[in-house]
Amino acid sequence: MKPIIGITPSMVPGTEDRPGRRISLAADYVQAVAAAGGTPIVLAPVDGPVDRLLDVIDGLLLSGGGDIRPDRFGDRDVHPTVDGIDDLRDTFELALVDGAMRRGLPILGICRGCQVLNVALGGTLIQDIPDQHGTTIAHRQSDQKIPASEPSHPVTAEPGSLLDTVYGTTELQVNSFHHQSVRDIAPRLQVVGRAPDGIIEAVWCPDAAWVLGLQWHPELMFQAHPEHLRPFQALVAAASVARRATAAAD
Ligand SMILES: N[C@@H](CCC(=O)NCCCC(=O)O)C(=O)O
Repeated sequence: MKPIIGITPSMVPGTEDRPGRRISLAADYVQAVAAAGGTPIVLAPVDGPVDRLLDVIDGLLLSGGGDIRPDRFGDRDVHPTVDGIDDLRDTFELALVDGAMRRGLPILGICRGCQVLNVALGGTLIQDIPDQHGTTIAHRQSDQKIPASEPSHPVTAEPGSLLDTVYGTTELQVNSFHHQSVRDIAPRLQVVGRAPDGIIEAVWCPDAAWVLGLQWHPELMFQAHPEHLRPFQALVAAASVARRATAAAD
């Protein structure tokens, strides 16, 4: 039976004629999970307990999107470039990570999702890379009109790390659509990938079953560069183990 992978969507503002916020999720995430052998479902953000959602999934995929409210990671000041904050999504995803970690569910965090993972476990973020870190790397490749399926910079993986194991190499080429990144790594996480400018591009949790955060978007690359399906295949494989363990315990 294909493991069920819960995917968190974005919340986007309504329009003048339809003012209510909308749930939004790029189909690329769904296609990547399905291509990897999983059953994708979208987890509608709710302001309340997430236990019933965690009961029905075998793995969690935290998707990309807007910035996390800085006071979630202890920053009183909000950088002027911070954008796309949605308090419901922040609360929802932080609760999902807490519950999934308690249950030992596999987690893959992509871009914002990598940052949510770090904040949920007690880490902090660089609120604006160009202003607070400084770099010659285009971490927002859309500014350079580079197609989303194509890489814009390299990432070096820690040899022997989960990232190295997943991709089968320590030298990756990735795309990039972010202006924030992990600043102080959470106590339970370790850095397993960096860009040439030192920006943290991948994290993992060594004391969890399978938890990986990636700052790039493999769901946008795997059709053109098949190696980028591997994170989803590894998530689905880990979720299959989680499902069998749950079935055995029932
Ligand atoms: N807001 C954060 C994370 C950026 C991010 O997730 N980008 C993906 C945008 C496309 C999408 O909505 O999936 C940052 O800017 O660092």
